Amino acid sequence: MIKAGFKTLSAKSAAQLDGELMSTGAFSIDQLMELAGLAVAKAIYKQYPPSTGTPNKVLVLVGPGNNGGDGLVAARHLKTWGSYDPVLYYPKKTSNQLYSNLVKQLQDLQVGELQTLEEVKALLNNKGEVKLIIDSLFGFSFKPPIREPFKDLISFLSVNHDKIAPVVAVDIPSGWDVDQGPTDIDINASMLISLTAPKPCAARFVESGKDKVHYLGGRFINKEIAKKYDIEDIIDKYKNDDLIVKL
Ligand SMILES: NC(=O)C1=CN([C@@H]2O[C@H](COP(=O)(O)OP(=O)(O)OC[C@H]3O[C@@H](n4cnc5c(N)ncnc54)[C@H](O)[C@@H]3O)[C@@H](O)[C@H]2O)[C@H](O)CC1
Ligand SMILES: [K+]
Repeated sequence: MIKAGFKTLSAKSAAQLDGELMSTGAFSIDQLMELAGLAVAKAIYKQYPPSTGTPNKVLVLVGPGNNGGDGLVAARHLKTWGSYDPVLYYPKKTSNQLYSNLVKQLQDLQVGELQTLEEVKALLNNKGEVKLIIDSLFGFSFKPPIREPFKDLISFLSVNHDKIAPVVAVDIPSGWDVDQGPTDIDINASMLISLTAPKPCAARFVESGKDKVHYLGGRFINKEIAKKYDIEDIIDKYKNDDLIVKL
C-alpha cells in the first residue's frame, strides 16, 4: 500500500511478517527487540541530542506487549550512553522471562520506576523536569478502544500536550488504530519511529502537521522478505551501515 509517499504494512501484514521472521527466519524475539530498541534510542539521540550538564530525564511509558519491550531496551541504551536519565512507568508487567530480564538490567543501572499514574502526572506537572516522553505503550497489535489505566494516561498527555515534553511514539502513536490512524484519543506525538516499515497510520501522522518527524528503524529484514511484503522501496532508504533513517 502507498500513502504519503511511502509504502506501508497493514496491522495484519506486520504481524504476519513478525511471525515469519521468528519461524522460518529463525530469529528470536530478543534479537528483534534489541535491534528495534537500539534504533529507537539512536533516533532519539539524533533528533533530541542531550543537552550538557545533568542527564536529560526521559519518561518511558511501557505497555504490556512487545512495544513495551522496545521501550525497555531503548531505556537501557539511553542510560548506558550516560547523558539521559530514563524513568519508567510500567503498570501492567508480565511474568515472561524476557521482560523480567529487561527490568533487572534496568534496575542494575539504577533506572527508577514510578508506581502510580498520580506520580506520573506529578512528574509531568513539574514543568521542564522531563525533557522527553517515550510512548512504548502499544504497537501493531493494539485494538481500540483503549482500556484503563492507559486511557487516563493518554488523555492526560493529550490535554496537557502544549505544557509537557515532546512525545516520541514507538511504531504507532498509542491509542491510534494501526490501519486507520486517529481515534478519539490522541497522544499528540511529535516524532514517530516506524519499525520494519511504516504502518498505514504513519501516513496520517505525517499529514497531521508540518513539524512531525518520522524515522524508520528495526533493520532486520532481507531483500527477499522485503519483496514478498512489497516494502523494498522503504528498505532501500537505508544506506551503508545505517540503523535508522529519517523519512
Ligand atoms: N517485526 C517487528 O517489527 C518487531 C516489532 N516489535 C515491536 O512489537 C510490537 C508489537 O508487539 P505485540 O506484542 O504484538 O503487541 P503490542 O505491544 O502492540 O500490544 C499488545 C498488548 O496490548 C494489549 N492491548 C491491545 N489492545 C488494547 C486496548 N485497546 N487497551 C488496552 N490494552 C490493549 C494486549 O492485550 C497486549 O497485552 C511492534 O509494534 C513493535 O513495537 C518487536 O519488538 C520486534 C519485532
Ligand atoms: K507506541
